[in-house]
Amino acid sequence: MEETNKNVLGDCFTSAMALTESGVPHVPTRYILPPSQRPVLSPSIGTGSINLPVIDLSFLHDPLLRPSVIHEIEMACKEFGFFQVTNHGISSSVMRDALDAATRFFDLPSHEKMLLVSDDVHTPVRYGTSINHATDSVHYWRDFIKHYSHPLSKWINLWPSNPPCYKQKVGKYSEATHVLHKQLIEAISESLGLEKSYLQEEIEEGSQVMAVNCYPECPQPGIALGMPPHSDFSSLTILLQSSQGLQIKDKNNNWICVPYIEGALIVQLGDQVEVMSNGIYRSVVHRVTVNKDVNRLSFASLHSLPMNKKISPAPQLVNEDKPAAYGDFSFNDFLEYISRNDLTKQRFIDTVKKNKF
Ligand SMILES: O=C(O)CCC(=O)C(=O)O
Ligand SMILES: [Fe+2]
Repeated sequence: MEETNKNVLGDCFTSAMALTESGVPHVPTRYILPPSQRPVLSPSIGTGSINLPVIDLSFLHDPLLRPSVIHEIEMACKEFGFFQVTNHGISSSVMRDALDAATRFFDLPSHEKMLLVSDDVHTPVRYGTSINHATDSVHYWRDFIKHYSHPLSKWINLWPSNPPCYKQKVGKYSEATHVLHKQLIEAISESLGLEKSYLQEEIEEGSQVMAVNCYPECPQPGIALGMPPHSDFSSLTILLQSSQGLQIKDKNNNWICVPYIEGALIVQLGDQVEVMSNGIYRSVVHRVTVNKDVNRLSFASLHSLPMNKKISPAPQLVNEDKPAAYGDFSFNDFLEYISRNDLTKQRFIDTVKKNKF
């Protein structure tokens, strides 16, 4: 065991899964967070008084009831930049199948997954961890596979061919989230007083990156995290989780645990919607805690405008009282930024605000 641990720990690429499998009793030093950044894991923290919004989307398709759903979405976006959705149109079997394919992928022997390893954020399919090897920053207890997912026919052949069901099962889920994203963006545009079709064309040609995350059991969950605080660069992120672990930051800077709701999906506002709304809505800062008992999986489907398309505040939301608060930036600008900087940035969007890109 000693020898195995040494090999795993000495490797320049650290897989959290390999560490868990090797049975390390303590997290290696580089995963230990400074005390001020450690999560409070007591189950009562953050779940007591705050009810996070859960929105039933079935009424979105009823012209009489749609306005009340749009209103719920507006309230949730203003208060949290976050909500969960039920009756979203993606069947539980499609979600279960995607999670099953991901489980099988992460269960593959390390050497097989390593064939897909890359630190280059431009690589269309890559396996890795959330660390930046170029810096001394803290490491996070997560392995992931990330791939471009839209248009599916362009990318699917590059996806993992093991397990053999991966392409079909994850492909189905990806397509379903693409459809759901379109409906959500329409509703969000409407909630801002914009045309339902605002950005629709760009979204149709936009990119979708699927981050499939695996947070293995961690021997010391109180001193490590699965992902550091950050907001997503996307327009929206649609998140499927296998169990609880996500926390979001509220307006008072408190961390709130997101409850696991069977069959529900999580919707998070990303930086692009913050820019488009000229700051009326804010992207949500979130992080991931780990635990001792279960291996947690999540699918974060990050939907964005086309790589080179600059996003800017909607002209209808800019006026003398509320001048444009952001410069224009594209997905490519974001990739450029994160390849040069530590990935533990909290909010890339603050850079866009300050530098106006
Ligand atoms: O695993 C989660 O719940 C969140 C993942 C996430 O934030 C991301 O992939 O950007
Ligand atoms: Fe995220």
